[in-house]
Amino acid sequence: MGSKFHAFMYPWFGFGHMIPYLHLANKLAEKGHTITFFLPKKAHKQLQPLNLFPDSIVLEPLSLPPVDGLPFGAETASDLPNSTKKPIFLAMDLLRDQIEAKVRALKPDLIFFDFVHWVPEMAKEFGIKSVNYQIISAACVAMVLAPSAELGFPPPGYPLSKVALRGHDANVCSLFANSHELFGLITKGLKNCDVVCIRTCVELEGKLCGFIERECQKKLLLTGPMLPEPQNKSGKPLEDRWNHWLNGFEPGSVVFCAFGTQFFFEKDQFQEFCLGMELTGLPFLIAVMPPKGSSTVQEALPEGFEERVKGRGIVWEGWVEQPLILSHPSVGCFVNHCGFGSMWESLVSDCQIVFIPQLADQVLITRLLTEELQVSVKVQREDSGWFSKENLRDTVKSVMDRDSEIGNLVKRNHKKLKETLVSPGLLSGYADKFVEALENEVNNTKSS
Ligand SMILES: O=c1ccn([C@@H]2O[C@H](COP(=O)(O)OP(=O)(O)O[C@H]3O[C@H](CO)[C@@H](O)[C@H](O)[C@H]3O)[C@@H](O)[C@H]2O)c(=O)[nH]1
Repeated sequence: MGSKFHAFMYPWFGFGHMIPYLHLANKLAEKGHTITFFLPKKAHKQLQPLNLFPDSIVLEPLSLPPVDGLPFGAETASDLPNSTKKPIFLAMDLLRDQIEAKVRALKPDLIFFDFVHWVPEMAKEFGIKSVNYQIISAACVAMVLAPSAELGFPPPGYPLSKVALRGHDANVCSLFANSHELFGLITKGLKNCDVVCIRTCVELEGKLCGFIERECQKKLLLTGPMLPEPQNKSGKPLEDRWNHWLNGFEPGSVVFCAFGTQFFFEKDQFQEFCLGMELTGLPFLIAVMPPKGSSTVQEALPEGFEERVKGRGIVWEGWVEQPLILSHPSVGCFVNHCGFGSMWESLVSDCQIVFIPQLADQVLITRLLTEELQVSVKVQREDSGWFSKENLRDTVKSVMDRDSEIGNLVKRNHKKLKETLVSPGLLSGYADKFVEALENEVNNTKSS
């Protein structure tokens, strides 16, 4: 066992990033290490309940400086439309002086980051280790690193032939199609840092991890999925409101739908989605942010929809405890965007999985799960990127109908993969090995 270290964490200000970073902070704290966790002020309230070691993990709220394009009060990726997250990058860059002052004052041993490219340079100046912790899939990190990634083909050397961006993906893949800048930032961080780690495991993405190691020319550490321990989840039970409502349905009959914390539907696609869920005839709970141009979910619902689905369908605007909802026995299907957090949460659940990926990393990991591993299905889109209510209905029913061939196939494959992932010691083994490797890294630095 190595000596105790103090780590800083400065993740991208999106909940899908801050949440797994906080789960990792809990793992480190469990082993006696201390963490200073930088986050935007308004995320504090939401993340605080996930901090299981408040004596060891200090949540340090930061105020974002004003930058062009950052609306008043916007502090996280959830506050900005899909295509314009850039002001958050600019604001996080401008916090460098504040972070440096903290480094000077507190002298941490390590600093974890994902998108903020200057962290390795700053860490070197102060003689501390920079740890690039990517919480997106290895499938995506590998694609970012691969030279000459082109639409339609896996790049040269990329280990999986079915995991490529194809056809209409160009329309939904804002990350690949429009944000080469983000690619550049991630690559810079990966190449310049001291330690590269990813929130994945070889059981899911082994081949891709080997590829990344070769491209980065660095040893790659894996943390595993970094999910909260099943026995304590977020430390509290499912809200009465949802427990009570879900208890009113048969086991495995409810479809839960959620699309993470960064994505906003176009209004017409949102309405088509609601109508598709209505067409399934199944009970459903949709937790979603208001679509573009609407200030509430309520005002964007299709006409007469609420009346028609009363008693069996709810569209909810606001935060729900997703992992707890997924483990309720009445929930039998999870329709989601395949954000990497939701993907892990769906894999360790017993739900049938339906993906409607929206961003490039989500498209890639959907291909791995749907085409290579066949543990899930995906809603087909038209060339324009549009998906119809009929397609949504048919896809959901294809996994919910008892005698569906594809439904049974993905159920069997998912069950097998879940058994591997939750097998005794697998997840804790990843976390333990990871922490040990970091302890060695810090000890080597101290003794050199
Ligand atoms: O009402 C809510 C909404 C979200 N969550 C949680 O928030 C996290 C959301 O993470 P994720 O599923 O990864 O979605 P995003 O927030 O959309 O994820 C961003 O970050 C991901 C990496 O985790 C990327 O894969 C995605 O492309 C990017 O959009 C998950 O743990 C959810 O359980 C809740 O608990 N309740």
